[in-house]
Amino acid sequence: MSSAAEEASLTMNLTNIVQSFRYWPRVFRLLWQTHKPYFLFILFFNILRGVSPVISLLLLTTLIDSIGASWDTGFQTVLWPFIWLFAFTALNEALSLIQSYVSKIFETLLSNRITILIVEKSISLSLSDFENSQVQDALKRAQNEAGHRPYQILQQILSIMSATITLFSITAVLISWKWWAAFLLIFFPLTSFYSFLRIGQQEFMIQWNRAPKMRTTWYLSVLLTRDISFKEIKVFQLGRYLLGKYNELLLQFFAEDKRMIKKRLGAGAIFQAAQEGVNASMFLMVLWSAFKREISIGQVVSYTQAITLTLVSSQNLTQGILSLCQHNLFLQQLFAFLDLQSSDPSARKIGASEASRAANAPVIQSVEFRNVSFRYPGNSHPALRNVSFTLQRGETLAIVGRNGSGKSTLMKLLTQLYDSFEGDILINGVSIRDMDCEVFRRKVGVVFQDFVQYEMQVKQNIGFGNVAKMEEDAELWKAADRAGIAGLVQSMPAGLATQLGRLFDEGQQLSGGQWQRIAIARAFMREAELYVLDEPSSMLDPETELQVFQAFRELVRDRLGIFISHRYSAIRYADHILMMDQGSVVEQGNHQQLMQQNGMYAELYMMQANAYLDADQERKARSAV
Ligand SMILES: Nc1ncnc2c1ncn2[C@@H]1O[C@H](COP(=O)(O)OP(=O)(O)OP(=O)(O)O)[C@@H](O)[C@H]1O
Repeated sequence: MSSAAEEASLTMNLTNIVQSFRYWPRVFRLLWQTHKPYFLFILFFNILRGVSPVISLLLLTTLIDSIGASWDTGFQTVLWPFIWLFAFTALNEALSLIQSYVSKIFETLLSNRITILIVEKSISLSLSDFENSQVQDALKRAQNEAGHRPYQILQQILSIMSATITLFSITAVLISWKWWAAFLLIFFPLTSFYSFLRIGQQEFMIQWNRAPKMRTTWYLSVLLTRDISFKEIKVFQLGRYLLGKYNELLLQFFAEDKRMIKKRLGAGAIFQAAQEGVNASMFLMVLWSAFKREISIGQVVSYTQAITLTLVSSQNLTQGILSLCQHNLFLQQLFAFLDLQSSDPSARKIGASEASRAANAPVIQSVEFRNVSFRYPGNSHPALRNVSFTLQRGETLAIVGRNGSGKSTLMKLLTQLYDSFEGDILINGVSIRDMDCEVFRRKVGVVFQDFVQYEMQVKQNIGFGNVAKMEEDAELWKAADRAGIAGLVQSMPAGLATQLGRLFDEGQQLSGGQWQRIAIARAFMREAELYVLDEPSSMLDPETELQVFQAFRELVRDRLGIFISHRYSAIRYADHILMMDQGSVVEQGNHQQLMQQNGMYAELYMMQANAYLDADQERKARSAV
């Protein structure tokens, strides 16, 4: 939807108000599914709460009128109405205590349920959805506001329900006195409807437009409070600058909120004053009727309370309907996010059961890229152009090229993080688009360039490569050994149970290279058929790098291995090398073939080799002096 069309759909005009009620069946399903007994309980007590004011009023009138009668019949005439009135009040109090307990619990359950729905939706999205700032705004809106709205809708409906019951029952008392007074008191608060509708609309639009800025404040606060950015912020002395930006946004939000609070208060004061005027005039009329002996003292109490109750209930009703309209708009944000169509290929499942899907998947024998081109959403230039190559089982492929030449993109397409490429990727000759994505992914072990440092135990950091075997220590040690970190883990205070990172208690912080080896162990934990490693040795010392590549070669002996690297010392041993430049494969072959071609590969290889040779000659010259 375009942003103008989206904004038009968010205006609180009559059509949109009516349309916004289309979500109600879903809201009620959500409430019902959260906890059926609590939901029914809350409904029942709100009906009771609606009729309780009129019962109290009737009991009070009986009590007051019984005072006169008691002068002839004795004090017991007053006693029973008195007992009934206070027993009913006590019952009411007790029920409202129970109700507030049930409501709180129900609200927590509902909020948990909505949070889980939002997170479930988030993990079902594709990477390109996730990288879309509009999707991120929609997520922020859903998280920010919409989470608690369904409960507020319930509250609002219940208070409308009880206000309506009160209004109708109390109006019956007033109609017996003056019907037109009842009519005036019911409809007077409605005069404020339009002004408050506009204010509600403005408040909503402020919140709606705020989502991108809210994400900026969230990001700034992460930068200012997390250890990943702390060192740079300290040394570049960025704290004040970032805090200033953060504060600027908070002040903007504050100014907007303050303006709206003032507006609401101003409109409220005008209508309140007018309402007090109506209230006072009605009171005066009741007193006048009493003065002319048209009504009893009990009726004076009854009518004056009925006037106040009618006005308050009618006002609650008006405000309740207004709030509902506003909640509906926010609710639209929740369902808009939950209804997002995910373009994630993992939704593509072939076969009936999980087991049959896995069993029917053949072992990966070959990977072929056939004229693959790809452009990131929103980018004008393609990241890959007509890439073609084939890799057979038992072979390793190294991808090399300058920064931004498309190496990581190629990996992301192979692991099905993006689906919208041209050409085809074939696994055993079958298009990847026709394959069961989840089953395929289970056959792949991967290390991303920006791998995750899980602030969890070593066991989880490695075991996430194969969750099914996370409890099998022997498997974890095997993976750690392959990645050359078994010795390091053994030396840790709690071995595999050692907490990593600094975020939680007793966390053990690792060096960049050690974290990278943990990520490699995670990939090696999986008995994959295809290993894909993106710059797995960028932070490793030469000795460890050699060890890791030896383990890698050993591991992929009868599987397929693809790795990206800028280290030509590692690349030269690959069976097949792709040289990439500006999204295209400009050279391919093995090391000898590419050196013979004397093209870009040979140039970059020699550049790196010469740097070492120069350093070596310098060292020799120095030692000769
Ligand atoms: N998520 C993304 N969204 C949009 N454009 C992207 C994204 N990731 C990469 N690009 C663009 O795609 C091109 C190729 O990037 P890619 O990460 O594949 O390069 P690379 O060869 O792996 O680089 P490096 O050696 O620096 O890791 C670059 O121009 C980059 O700006």
